[in-house]
Amino acid sequence: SAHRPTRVWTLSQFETGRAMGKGKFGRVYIARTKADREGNGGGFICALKLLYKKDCVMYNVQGQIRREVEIQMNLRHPNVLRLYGYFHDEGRVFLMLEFAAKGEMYKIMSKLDGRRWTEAEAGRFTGQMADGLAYLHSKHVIHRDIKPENLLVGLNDVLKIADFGWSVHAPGDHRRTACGTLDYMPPEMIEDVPHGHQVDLWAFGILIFEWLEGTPPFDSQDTFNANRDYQEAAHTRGRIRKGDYEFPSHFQPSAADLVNRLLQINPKERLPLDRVMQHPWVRKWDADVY
Ligand SMILES: COc1ccc(C(=O)Nc2ccccc2)cc1NC(=O)CCSCc1cnc2[nH]ccc2c1
Repeated sequence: SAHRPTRVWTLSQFETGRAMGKGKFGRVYIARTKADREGNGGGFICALKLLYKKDCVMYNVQGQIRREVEIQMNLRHPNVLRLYGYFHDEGRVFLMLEFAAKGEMYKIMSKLDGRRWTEAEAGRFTGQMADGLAYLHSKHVIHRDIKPENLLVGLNDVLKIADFGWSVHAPGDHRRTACGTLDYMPPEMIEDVPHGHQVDLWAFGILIFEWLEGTPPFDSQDTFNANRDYQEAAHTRGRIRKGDYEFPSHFQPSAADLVNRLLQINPKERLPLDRVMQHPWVRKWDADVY
């Protein structure tokens, strides 16, 4: 199909609002497009993410960024945060991102009783996560970093997979530090053997457990630095490798069944996403009667 020329944007075409907290996403501002001379195209709300070229040049990832951004601009799915476009001025790169009105999943969870969603809410998020993840995998994008911190919620409680497939992380993101959280790390990444899209299935199982329980099954120190924490992390790695976790008594058997089928040590035995969508515990919440 003829490549539709993407509109060239400049910062002057936006009214920028408040910075979106110091959020883990680096510098992100809520913004609205200004109408053009003919009075069209105004009022479109988006999130502008600001990246400094000097940071990127220092990490000499310029070409990689362009490739990643080109890929992301072609990803279109309701449960995947949109990247509408990008532009740059002499020192900065701006990404035009979809704005998720209800905000960051982990922040919303921190306000819930026990950080837990109800079964109905967790069940509906699970169906949406399976849809979005299946779409990303169909485009050969492996997320590699699924956790509540990387999910957003739009109007109408629509889940948005917000930060994905980044082999390169914005230097300003302070993420992927050597000592990131182990909670979502699958056995094969701990063993450091080659891994495929099934790493996302493992993390998906951890995510469902955390949505229902409020804490992940292999709850480790969030990040370890000191030697003491190192011992804790070693213990957590051991538990992950052995699949040593258990469900609290309140956990519904049907939900536990789904989590068990995703938290399989052998990546090949993890339930594929199309089977997740058909699982009784997920189908149960599909009907909009709740
Ligand atoms: C599609 O998504 C993305 C695509 C690319 C990148 C990115 O950083 N690429 C990169 C990094 C380094 C070098 C080159 C390129 C980031 C995101 N996504 C986010 O950063 C999370 C949402 S930020 C927006 C947003 C929206 N809606 C909200 N509601 C409340 C907060 C909030 C925050």
